[in-house]
Amino acid sequence: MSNILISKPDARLSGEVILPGSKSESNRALIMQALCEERVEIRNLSEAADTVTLQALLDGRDRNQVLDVGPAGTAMRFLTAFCAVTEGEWTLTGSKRMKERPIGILADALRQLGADIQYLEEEGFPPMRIRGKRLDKASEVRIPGNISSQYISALLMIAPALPNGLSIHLSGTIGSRPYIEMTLAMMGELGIRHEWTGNTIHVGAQRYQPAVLSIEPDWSGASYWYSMAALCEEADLTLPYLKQQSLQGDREITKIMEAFGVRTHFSAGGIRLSRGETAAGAWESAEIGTGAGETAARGIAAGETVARESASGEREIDFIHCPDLAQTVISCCTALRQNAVFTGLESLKIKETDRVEALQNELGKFGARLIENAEGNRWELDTSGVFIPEAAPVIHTYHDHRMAMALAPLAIRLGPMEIEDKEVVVKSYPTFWKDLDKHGFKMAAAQINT
Ligand SMILES: O=C(O)C1=C[C@@H](OP(=O)(O)O)[C@@H](O)[C@H](O)C1
Ligand SMILES: C=C(OP(=O)(O)O)C(=O)O
Repeated sequence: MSNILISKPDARLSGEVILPGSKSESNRALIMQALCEERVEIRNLSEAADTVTLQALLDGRDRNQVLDVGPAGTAMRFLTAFCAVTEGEWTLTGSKRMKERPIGILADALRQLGADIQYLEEEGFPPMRIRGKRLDKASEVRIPGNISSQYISALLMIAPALPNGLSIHLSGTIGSRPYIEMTLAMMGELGIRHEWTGNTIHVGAQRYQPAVLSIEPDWSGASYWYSMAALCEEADLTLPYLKQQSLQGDREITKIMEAFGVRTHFSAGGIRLSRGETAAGAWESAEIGTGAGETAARGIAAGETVARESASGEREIDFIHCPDLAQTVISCCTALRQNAVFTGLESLKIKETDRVEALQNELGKFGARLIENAEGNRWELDTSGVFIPEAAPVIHTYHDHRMAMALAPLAIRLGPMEIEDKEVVVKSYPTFWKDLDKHGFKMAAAQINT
């Protein structure tokens, strides 16, 4: 494990950033490609390690019965459903953390359909032994919508392959909804129809049709550049190929960051984001496209507002439908000394690490406090004590790519810092440090090896 010491001598950013393809879209594309009997071509597949792992496991599935997904949550959840309907006997396992990330809800739903799944260590958690078979015991399942949408996406993708199709009844609040919509939209690109009425999604038995799936760049990856722009005096960045009509809910970053002075201009070739003196020019010279306000109004969160100002003037941001933006935005608020209130962070506790606790620890090194209420459903960020540390603090990353990438932009305002385990970013954005280097960050290897 190697650490990296980063700093940013000036508060300006300009140029072009080529983002990796969306990890979420890529992992869906790979599963659907494997489920389609004819050829599905995938363009701009992500180089994210989670995607590389999933692709290697799917390609080698005739030879390897032990499928080790490492830290890839979507790969684990999607493969659980995929293996349950694919002939063979599989052992599905992953990293130490993966063995702590619950899978019981998905496994129970699959068992109701007739799947043969056994836990090899702890009940409800990987590793599992799965004997793939025809699932014809039932064609309906009930599943909570507020734990992880990945369970729902996993079931949806295999639904057309079930002899009687599948009706999924979602109970409780539905979280991460854009990811479910992304799954259905991509299935639609391969000819699969569905009906979503109230809390029930129905997919009839159908065959995936051959087509070309083009993967958009990763909006979660773009969020780090939004944060950097918000922290700079002046920024003018081009991020090619990002689309206004994206399948990714994390495009809500355009709206959240508008409040921090970052403007988004969409054009046919991608987006330009700007702040400071350049912002007005970029905005007014817009030839095609509209401002982020309009984008957000059409947002995937179906009219729900992610960010608003309360009557008392407090900024409130709800991450229920864009949980992967939480670390970026909360860290950015810290460096801007912007107090705020957050909701929708519940699912963060079962991701790569307990992300709420990780933020509390690491933002605490700059004097910020993220305070959870007694009910565990509302968090207040108090930035009144935020300071620039005298010596570069060591930022722990907890095997979580987003801790490294969300904290790195803070070097712009809060001075040099040492980020632990720089390789962690490969999970979704392998070229992250190279891109920072190209954009004026100074980086040195820190001499700590653990
Ligand atoms: O389906 C997906 O691609 C994802 C869904 C989200 O997880 P939850 O549904 O567990 O919130 C998100 O956090 C994750 O990074 C990717
Ligand atoms: C939660 C994430 O990924 P996963 O659940 O696929 O491990 C993420 O990339 O932020």
